[in-house]
Amino acid sequence: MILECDIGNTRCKWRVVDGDQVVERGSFALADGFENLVLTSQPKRVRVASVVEGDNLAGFTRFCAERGFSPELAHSTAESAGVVSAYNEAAKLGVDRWLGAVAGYKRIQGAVLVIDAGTALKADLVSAAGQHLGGYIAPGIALMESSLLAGTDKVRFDRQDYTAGVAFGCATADAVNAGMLAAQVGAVAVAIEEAKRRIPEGFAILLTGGDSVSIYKALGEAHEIEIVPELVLDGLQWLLP
Ligand SMILES: Nc1ncnc2c1ncn2[C@@H]1O[C@H](COP(=O)(O)OP(=O)(O)OP(=O)(O)O)[C@@H](O)[C@H]1O
Ligand SMILES: CC(C)(CO)[C@@H](O)C(=O)NCCC(=O)O
Ligand SMILES: [K+]
Repeated sequence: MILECDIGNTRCKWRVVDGDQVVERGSFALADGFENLVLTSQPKRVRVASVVEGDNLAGFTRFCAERGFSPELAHSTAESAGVVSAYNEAAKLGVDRWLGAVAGYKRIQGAVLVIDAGTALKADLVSAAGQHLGGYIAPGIALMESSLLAGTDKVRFDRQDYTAGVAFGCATADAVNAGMLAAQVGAVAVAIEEAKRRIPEGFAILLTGGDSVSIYKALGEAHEIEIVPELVLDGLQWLLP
């Protein structure tokens, strides 16, 4: 059994796999600490994707030390499992993006646009031949929210579950929530247009990350999109076989 962790900038998503079976899974806010990762199974290996480092990984390091785990950390490389990085400095590409691109390409076995809507909104395009063609990094909903709060005096609001979608708001909270969602959906729509320009023959679109459902609903039915909640975790098997 293998414990797999996807440590993002705000949340940790984890699961324990036994072959292709998922034995258990969970997620928690990093701020709440790794004591929230309660295992009932007894994995022998630990595979990790982390976009945080240093002090922010101290809780994870302690978690592993207490259980005698020697975690294996995934890294972005120039080539993995048939996918070639677009970055000249391949190690600088966020490992979550690289795992998503590799897992997406393996899943589709063809051209794929991977959208990861987390703390940051990411897009990455891979051609049918496995060439990564680059992508986008933009603030996600949570970062838009904190920047609006930090940069204004009077934009005060409670975050909502986006049930109102992108309809114009008639009060601050409604206007902000719709506006933040519109910014995400707009970036995704432009990513799809840019991907069409690069790969006119077509490509699959995969959506992952904590805000994928809100974005999926607001995008409407113009695009055929598959939500794959654990795409980053799925990539670990290819980078750390
Ligand atoms: N149970 C939850 N608690 C908090 N946020 C949630 C929850 N479920 C979904 N979300 C949404 O998920 C977003 C975080 O997504 P995700 O976990 O993919 O981010 P992350 O991996 O920390 O970020 P990144 O990969 O960009 O560093 C939050 O902005 C929030 O809107
Ligand atoms: C963009 C984030 C923060 C999203 O998690 C991560 O992929 C990252 O730290 N990337 C490094 C910069 C880059 O990908 O070019
Ligand atoms: K992530």
